[in-house]
Amino acid sequence: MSSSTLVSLPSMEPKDKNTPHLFDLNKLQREANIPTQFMWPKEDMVGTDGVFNEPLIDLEGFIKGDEIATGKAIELVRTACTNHGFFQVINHGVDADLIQAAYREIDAIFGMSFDKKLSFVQKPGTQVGFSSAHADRFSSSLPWKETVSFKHRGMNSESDVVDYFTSALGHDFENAGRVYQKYCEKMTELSLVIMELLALSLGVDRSYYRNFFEDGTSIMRCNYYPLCKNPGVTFGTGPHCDPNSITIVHQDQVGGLEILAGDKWLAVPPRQDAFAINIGDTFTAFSNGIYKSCIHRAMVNEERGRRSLVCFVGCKEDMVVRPPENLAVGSSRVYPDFTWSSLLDFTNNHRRTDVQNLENFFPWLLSSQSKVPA
Ligand SMILES: C=C1C[C@]23C[C@H]1CC[C@H]2[C@]1(C)CCC[C@@](C)(C(=O)O)[C@H]1[C@@H]3C(=O)O
Ligand SMILES: O=C(O)CCC(=O)C(=O)O
Ligand SMILES: [Fe+2]
Repeated sequence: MSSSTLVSLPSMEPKDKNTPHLFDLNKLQREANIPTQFMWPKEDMVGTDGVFNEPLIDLEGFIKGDEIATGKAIELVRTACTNHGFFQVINHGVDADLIQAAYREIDAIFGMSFDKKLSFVQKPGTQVGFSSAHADRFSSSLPWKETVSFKHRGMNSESDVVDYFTSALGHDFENAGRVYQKYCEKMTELSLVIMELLALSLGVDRSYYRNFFEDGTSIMRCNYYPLCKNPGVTFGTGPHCDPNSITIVHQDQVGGLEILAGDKWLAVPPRQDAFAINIGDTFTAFSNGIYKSCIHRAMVNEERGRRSLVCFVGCKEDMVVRPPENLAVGSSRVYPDFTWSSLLDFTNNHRRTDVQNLENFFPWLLSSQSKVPA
């Protein structure tokens, strides 16, 4: 990777409480020039080098227990995760109608008036609600996007998403809540399948990782990237690694997701039948550094708005993240023990997520632990 692909973002910037930063992107998208707060440093605006065209991983045979299909899936996953941390799955068991319903609800949500969106705005330090460009948290290099995020607490949560939608957005959005409840449940099921595949690909007991995720907490996010008249100066989401374990992304037909493979930025062509899977920082630690946390970004589009459905799969918040013994023989641990809740606290409250989360997190963790009285 050339040094220009690495972005060095400022840490959390305290906002000037008197300055309103309420960007209504639906209005701004009609203007010829975007506000300077959205402009990223020139050295970060590295162009696209090619197209991601690695084989899709067909999960059908693996789910059914077919040995040959399993062997093939394991090989593909191992190669992808050791090289760049990204792969795509098809025949994943998530109904196409459910995915389409989720997009219909995205349209309804982002089609609301700006005032209505602000009525359930994401509060600092929380991971739920509406955010416009995260402008309440950061003051420069803003992403050209609106997001709505909510939490889902794994297998045993009956109606957490429906409850969130009805309480935050009102009863008109009960159906949206039901659609996303189902969608999140499917994401949990799929994440458990992928955890088994990741375990087998690392030569680890099949259920080792799964156990951390059965009642883990995931953050589900609906992204809307309005069209942007200055696509060469900003990002929908700038280059970063996801801090959680794995991320399951569905992008609409517009396209814009790109991953860094070696030193090349590769565009991932949208496929309605596929989910894109990113390895995140926590899984890198779970694999003792063997699997790469995927560096990726989302581009904006000059002609069309873009939508994506992103499930940031997290393990149980207070379980200690530790690789299995056979991946860390003797004293060869690459990272110290930590919990997902401490990494979440770090990314939410101490340093903006970028491509170097773990490098920045561990010194912070160790210094904060040394401050705790014995
Ligand atoms: C814990 C999280 C922080 C972010 C949302 C989840 C997982 C990924 C993070 C993020 C998407 C990485 C890119 C930058 C970010 C600020 C964003 O553009 O949304 C990040 C999220 C966040 O801090 O809200
Ligand atoms: O919109 C996308 O395709 C990806 C967004 C992303 O990487 C993120 O929200 O973390
Ligand atoms: Fe991401």
